[in-house]
Amino acid sequence: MSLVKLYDTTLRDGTQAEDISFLVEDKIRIAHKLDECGIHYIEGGWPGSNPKDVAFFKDIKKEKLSQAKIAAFGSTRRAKITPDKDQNLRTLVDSKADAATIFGKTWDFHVHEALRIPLEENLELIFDSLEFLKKNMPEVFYDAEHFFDGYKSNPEYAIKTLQAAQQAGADCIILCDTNGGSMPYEIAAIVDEVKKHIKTPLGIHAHNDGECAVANSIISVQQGIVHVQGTINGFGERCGNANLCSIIPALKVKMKRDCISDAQMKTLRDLSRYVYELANLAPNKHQPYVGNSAFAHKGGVHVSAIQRHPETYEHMRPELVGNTTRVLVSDLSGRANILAKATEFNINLDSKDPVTLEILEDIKSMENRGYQFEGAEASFELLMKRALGTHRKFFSVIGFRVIDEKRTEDDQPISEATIKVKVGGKVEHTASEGHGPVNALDNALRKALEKFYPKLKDVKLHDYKVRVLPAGQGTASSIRVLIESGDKEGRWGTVGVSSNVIEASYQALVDAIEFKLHKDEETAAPKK
Ligand SMILES: CC(=O)SCCNC(=O)CCNC(=O)[C@H](O)C(C)(C)COP(=O)(O)OP(=O)(O)OC[C@H]1O[C@@H](n2cnc3c(N)ncnc32)[C@H](O)[C@@H]1OP(=O)(O)O
Ligand SMILES: CC(=O)C(=O)O
Repeated sequence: MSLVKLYDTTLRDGTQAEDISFLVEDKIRIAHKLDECGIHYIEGGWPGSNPKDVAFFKDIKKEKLSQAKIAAFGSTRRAKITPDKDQNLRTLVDSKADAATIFGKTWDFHVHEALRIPLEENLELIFDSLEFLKKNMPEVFYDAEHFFDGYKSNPEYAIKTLQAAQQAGADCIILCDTNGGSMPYEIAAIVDEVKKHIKTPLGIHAHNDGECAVANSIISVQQGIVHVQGTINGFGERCGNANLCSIIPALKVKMKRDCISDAQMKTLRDLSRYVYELANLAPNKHQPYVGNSAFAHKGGVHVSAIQRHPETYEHMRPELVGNTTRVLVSDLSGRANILAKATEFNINLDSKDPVTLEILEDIKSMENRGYQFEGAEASFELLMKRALGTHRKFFSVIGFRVIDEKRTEDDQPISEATIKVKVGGKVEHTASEGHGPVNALDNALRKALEKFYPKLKDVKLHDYKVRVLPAGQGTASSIRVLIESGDKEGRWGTVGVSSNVIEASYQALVDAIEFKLHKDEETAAPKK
């Protein structure tokens, strides 16, 4: 079977998504990652659109890519002008990219309404724009915009537009589901029809408005398409483009089609997170294949079974895309979840040990009060240690006081916390200010303890989330605080629950510090 060529448009169509914009430097960094991952073509932008995209094509020339080709994007020429005079086509040639991709109109409705020219004239636009580019660029792709809607409206005309592109010598004709509303069964039938008229290699560019972009891309490959366009994480105009992070494993693992190497596919999760990071967006944890939850098991029945054989509840091995199996602990847990978690923390538990059942009951009762241990695995580890009697008390808090004061109507409020702690018989009393009462308490607690445990200076508070729990049995007007802390080696989550937000925050802060102290002690003296 022939190689399926992957064409990434994260840097062009991806940036047409609301909230997504990349600096030129970001685009260059992403291009390197895409190249390392084995993506064959990287569409860097539309040089006729803005100076940033022009700069990208200039700067990428100075970079050494191992295999990827760079494509510049644009449209067919404007009406009433020859291609050599068309500014947009000239900028494509000036970009000195390895390939040019232009979109043109397929749908008669668009020719009438958007271009406002006769149907015949649009065929000339397509033909002579591509003919001009073929003479001036190493490789030329034609994106048949709105192909599927155009075909549904006027199949004869839609095919004529593709024939114009074929005649002009396009190296690949890409059928676009621009409005993203086509269904897989329509795509399959229409691609079959196109193959009767067009011999040029075909590609697919699918949008996700009907949530079928990945399915539409996959079915196109099954129908003989050899070039797939998409973006990392499915970023793109409106609801996004076909997600390459899902298409690649589907092609390789499910369809046994060659596109990138096994080693390159193992970098997919990292690539996904890298692009989220540069887009300044939190990764979608529920994203298929590469998300944190993609192979996370919560139900007790699931956990018990995956430990006997992972395929019972996993559609493929997560390691193939650089992901891992995770076990979550919640009130849906059974003993298998607790045992799996214990193994993760190097704690020896026996399923028949009464301590296992005790931990399970504790968790269920705490969850009923509003605790949640997903995302608070450090608090969970401390809970296990307490049940096993291996928890060490590094300090105790004798008491604290938090004051919030607003002196005049125009002043910002001032928060101050005082705290008294006891460490090995010594009492330390400190005060600290902060941006808000929780920050003041965090500062005061750490200030008091750093004298005894200097490594606490490395701890940073990365995230703080407060959730007012829905009133209900056992949780009426409770507040749950989730804190993410970190040091140079890693990050950990802790949780606190109370009807008082300061108390809930205090519990999570104390757990965060205790976890750090336990972790450092265990690293200094690893278990034999
Ligand atoms: C399906 C897609 O995703 S295509 C990519 C869409 N992406 C973008 O539009 C982002 C980048 N775009 C831009 O920066 C600007 O739109 C530009 C610079 C390209 C053009 O800007 P402007 O000249 O101001 O035109 P505008 O944005 O209003 O677009 C409408 C014009 O494009 C023309 N046009 C639209 N599609 C095509 C086409 N396939 N071939 C030729 N001309 C086209 C229209 O006829 C209209 O021309 P007119 O104003 O002379 O009647
Ligand atoms: C070309 C393109 O981006 C589209 O048709 O959606």
